[in-house]
Amino acid sequence: MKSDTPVLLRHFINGEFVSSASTFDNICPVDGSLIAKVCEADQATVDAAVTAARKALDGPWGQMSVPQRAQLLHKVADGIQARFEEFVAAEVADTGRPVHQARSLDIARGIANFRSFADLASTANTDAYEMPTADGLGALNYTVRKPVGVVGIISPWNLPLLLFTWKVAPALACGNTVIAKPSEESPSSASLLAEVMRDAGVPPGVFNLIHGHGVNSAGEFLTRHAGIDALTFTGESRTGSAIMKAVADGVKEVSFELGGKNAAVVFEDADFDAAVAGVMRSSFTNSGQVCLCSERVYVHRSLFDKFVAAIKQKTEALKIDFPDAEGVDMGPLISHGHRDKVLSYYRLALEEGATVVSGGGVPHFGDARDQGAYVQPTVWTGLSDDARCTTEEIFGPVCHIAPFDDEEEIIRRVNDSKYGLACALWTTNLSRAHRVARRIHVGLVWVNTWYLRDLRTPFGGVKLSGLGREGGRYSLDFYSDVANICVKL
Ligand SMILES: NC(=O)c1ccc[n+]([C@@H]2O[C@H](COP(=O)([O-])OP(=O)(O)OC[C@H]3O[C@@H](n4cnc5c(N)ncnc54)[C@H](O)[C@@H]3O)[C@@H](O)[C@H]2O)c1
Ligand SMILES: N/C(=C\C=C\C=O)C(=O)O
Repeated sequence: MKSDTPVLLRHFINGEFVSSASTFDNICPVDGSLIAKVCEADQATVDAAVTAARKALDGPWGQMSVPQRAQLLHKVADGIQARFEEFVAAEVADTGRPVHQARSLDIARGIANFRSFADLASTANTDAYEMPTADGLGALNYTVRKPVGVVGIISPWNLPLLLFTWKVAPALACGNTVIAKPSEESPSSASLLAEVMRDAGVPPGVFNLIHGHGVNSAGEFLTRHAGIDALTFTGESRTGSAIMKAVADGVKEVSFELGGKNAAVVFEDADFDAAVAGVMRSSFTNSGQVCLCSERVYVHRSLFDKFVAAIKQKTEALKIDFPDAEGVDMGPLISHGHRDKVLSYYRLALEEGATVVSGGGVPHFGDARDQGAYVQPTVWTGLSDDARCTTEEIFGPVCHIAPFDDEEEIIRRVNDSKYGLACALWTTNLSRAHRVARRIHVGLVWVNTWYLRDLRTPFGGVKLSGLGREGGRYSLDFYSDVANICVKL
């Protein structure tokens, strides 16, 4: 989308928008146009943000009661609601996603995240234990939750506002102050959120926003900063590993939501049409740029040919279009750089012996979209379980479909991965569903659905997919320190 005079996206530190000397371009992945210039935080900028966050802990924020904080978070949610279409426009400009997705998922969840953690903080209980003592008078133990302190937040570009607020909301609900860095690929909605925070009356220094890249930029300056007390990160597994090293000397607590190579399993007794529709969603939603997407699809041999034919037909019917086009199913990838990565796997798949059932290249539109970062949704068969395309996270609109014969075999094959984030099982035999679900080594299993979310549940992965859990009281456990107080009666 053309922008005559690109805006300048600035940092938000101590309640003020501040610039920095260097900037980088924010490019629209629909047509390659310049959306904005974005300030790049240097070490001094990050220092200033950490100082402001530390100071705010000792100010009115630190004295605020839980109900007062919760009320403020609801005001932030109200503020996002009041500027809903601006947030939609910001998210769509940065990512090229369908407008209907930005409305129904991204911005809606930004509001829900603030509301759910405001309510959770207000209603969460703590523990108490009465204990007998030798003198017969007993003692009372009770736990209290205290803020961790200054929390560093680093988020990815694939669901920008959703994943940014999924960390900011509980961190603030627990009484912390934050320095939050969105991805360099998707800075716009976070910048709008800073305005909403200011207008809602969040005290200066409580929420600080810094823009920039990772290595040798804002991200790394933040993770290495002695002044943060904890670091929460969502992004690639290898980045998580680098961040773990960066915080190790300070023994800082980390929460990691990382990569995945998730499986969908269609058993012979599945509702066929539901499974086809579900696998289409879990393969191509958000152009496959969701950590929960199914890049590995396993179908019982008895259904395999029919299932592949059905997926082929539906994939070729997907409407790949501008974000605001009527009935659009899929937009571009986030950037030309990411498109190059996905296309390198499209080429690799051929070298590894894939049969291309559908897609495998770049669509030609004959309009501005040819300057965007579009790729064809792609379906493969014929690859081995140990091919790079069936073991490495591609993070694009692609899935590989393989046949299987029995339950024991498929449990072994699904678990044979260095990742362990999510899995979707399609079967009408619910005994089988419960039996298999608990044997899949992941953090999240969906049965006869995909990406259905209750925000009270634990969210996270095992192995290279992450450390810790977010959601409900699991977030409270990360964003607060629990102390036990024992009183002799
Ligand atoms: N498990 C989950 O909940 C979840 C959710 C969304 C995305 N993801 C994963 O995120 C990845 C896609 O997102 P991405 O490309 O933005 O990931 P990424 O790791 O490249 O970047 C994520 C964020 O980390 C920053 N960063 C990069 N290197 C850094 C470093 N050395 N130190 C500090 N900060 C650094 C980036 O600037 C960005 O803000 C995929 O692997 C996807 O699976 C996981
Ligand atoms: N954390 C969540 C989604 C993660 C999506 C990954 O791309 C959520 O829905 O809360």
